[in-house]
Amino acid sequence: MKLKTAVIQMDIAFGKPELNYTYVERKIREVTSHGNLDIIVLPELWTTGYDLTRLDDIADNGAETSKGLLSKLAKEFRVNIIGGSVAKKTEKGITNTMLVFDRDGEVQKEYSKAHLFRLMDEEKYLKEGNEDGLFLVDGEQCAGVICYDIRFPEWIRTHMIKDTKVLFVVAEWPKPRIDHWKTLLMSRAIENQCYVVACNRIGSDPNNEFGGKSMIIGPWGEIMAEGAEEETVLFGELEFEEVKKVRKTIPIFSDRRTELYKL
Ligand SMILES: O=C(O)CCC(=O)C(=O)O
Repeated sequence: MKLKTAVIQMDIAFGKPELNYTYVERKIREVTSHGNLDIIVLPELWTTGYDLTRLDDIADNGAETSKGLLSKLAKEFRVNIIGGSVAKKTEKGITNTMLVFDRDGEVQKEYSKAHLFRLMDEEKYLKEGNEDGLFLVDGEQCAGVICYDIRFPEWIRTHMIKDTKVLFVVAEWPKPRIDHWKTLLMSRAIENQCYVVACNRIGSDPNNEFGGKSMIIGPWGEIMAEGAEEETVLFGELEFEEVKKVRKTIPIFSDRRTELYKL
């Protein structure tokens, strides 16, 4: 089974959810018009950007508005949507939450960023998540994490030991550390022998410039598609059989010596 995937690398209007909703809807209509797509991926915090000090006003209550839009589009185009993440207002605080939809427009997963990024003050405004990012796409095991989460290989591995075939990463990764982004994504793909489908934003906000370079990486570590620093859509086909082949050639999962690993 091959899943045709589109990664929407976009700019985000700072603190202006309405503009971002309109843009994302237009973009999804545009990419789906190119032919049959199986998966669409959006970046981190695409409704608000990093306008953290105004989140009380602009975060999405229960993520309901974002869910309504993405569910409608997933159903209309019969496509799975890894809906980046949005600032979700809950009774306990605001979370940075990934929304995943299946082809019927049903929510398959809500994953809240587990590792908050202090360098960008996330811990002052957001509540961290405590649940895993595992979900199924068309019946296959996948996982999703958010930005800074990729610096924690043990967190990613926790997901990968479940025979997970694809790691989706959504991000607003700043340009000054874009080399780390690329190296970390490549490493996560090679060490876990999985596809890595990573969506970063471009553009800037009052505090940061973002680096783009969204990527689709194969389970052998090969770069299948890579964005530049401009608005673009990356396309790639994910083939689960490839993951099985690589894992058979170098069987790292069964060669692990967990009795030696003291974490
Ligand atoms: O780890 C990094 O360098 C970037 C992380 C980040 O920007 C984030 O998690 O929002």
